[in-house]
Amino acid sequence: MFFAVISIFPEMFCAISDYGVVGRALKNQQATLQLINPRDFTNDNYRRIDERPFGGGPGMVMMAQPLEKAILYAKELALAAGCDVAGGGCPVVYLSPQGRTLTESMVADMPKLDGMILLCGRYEGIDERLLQRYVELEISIGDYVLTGGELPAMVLMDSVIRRLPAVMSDEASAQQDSFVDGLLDCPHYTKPLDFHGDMVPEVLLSGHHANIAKWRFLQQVKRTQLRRPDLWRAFVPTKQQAKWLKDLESLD
Ligand SMILES: NC(=O)c1ccc(N[C@@H]2CC[C@@H](O)C2)nc1
Repeated sequence: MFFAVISIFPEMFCAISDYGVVGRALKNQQATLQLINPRDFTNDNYRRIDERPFGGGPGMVMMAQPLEKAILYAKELALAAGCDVAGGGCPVVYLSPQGRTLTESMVADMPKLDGMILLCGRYEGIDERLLQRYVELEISIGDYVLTGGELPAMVLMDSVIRRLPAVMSDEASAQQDSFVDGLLDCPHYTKPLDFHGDMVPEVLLSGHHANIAKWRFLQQVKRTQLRRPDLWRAFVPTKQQAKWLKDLESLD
C-alpha cells in the first residue's frame, strides 16, 4: 500500500518507519512511505509556506500554492506506484479536528485502497481554497487540538498498516476479528504465574481452547458493558457468542 505524507517536519515520521511491525512492513516494502516537504515547492529565498491570515487574528495560515504543488507531485508518485489516482484509489486525506472521527470500522476498509496522500497542517491551518479543491477525506483521531497533523497521520498509518494482509500474523488477525466486532479487548497475561500474589486465571492455564475462547469473550463483554455501554448497545453477537452470553452470570 502506497503512503505519501506532505509535512514540513518529515523527520518526525521515523517514529513509525524505524520501529516495530510498521517499520518492518515499510522495510519489507509491504507498504511504502514517500515523505514530501512543501518547502521544496516554494519559489522564494525564504521558502515561505505560511502567511498572515486575511481578516486578522492570531497565528499563521499555510499557503495554498506550495501545498498544491506538493499534492500534484504526490499524485505523480502515486501513479508511478500503480495507484488508481483518477479512480479514487489514492485519496488526499487531511488530518484535522473538523474531520470524521477515525474508528476501527473505517480503518478496516482502508486496506482496499491502493494508497493515501496524507496532508499534515501546522499553525492555524491551511487555506480553505486548497482544502476545498484537493481534499477528498477529512479525518480526526479524536476531539482535541494538536499542533500539527503529523501525529494523527502516524496514528492513521499505524492502524491501517497493521491490518494489511501480509503484515498481520494469523493468530493476531483472529484476535483482530473478535476485537473489530465492536467489543473492547480482553485482559492479557504472561509470565510469571505469580505477580505479588496475583495469579493468572486458571482457565488460561487449562489448555482447553474452547473454554479459553469463551472466557475471553465473556471478559470482553463484561469490560465493554462496564466501560463502553454505547459499544455494548450496538453489539450484535454471532450464534456462538449468543450461546456463551447465556453463561454470563457464571463469569468469575
Ligand atoms: N484531532 C485530530 O485529529 C487533529 C488533527 C490535526 C490537528 N492540528 C492541525 C494543525 C493545524 C491544522 O492543520 C490541524 N489537531 C488535531
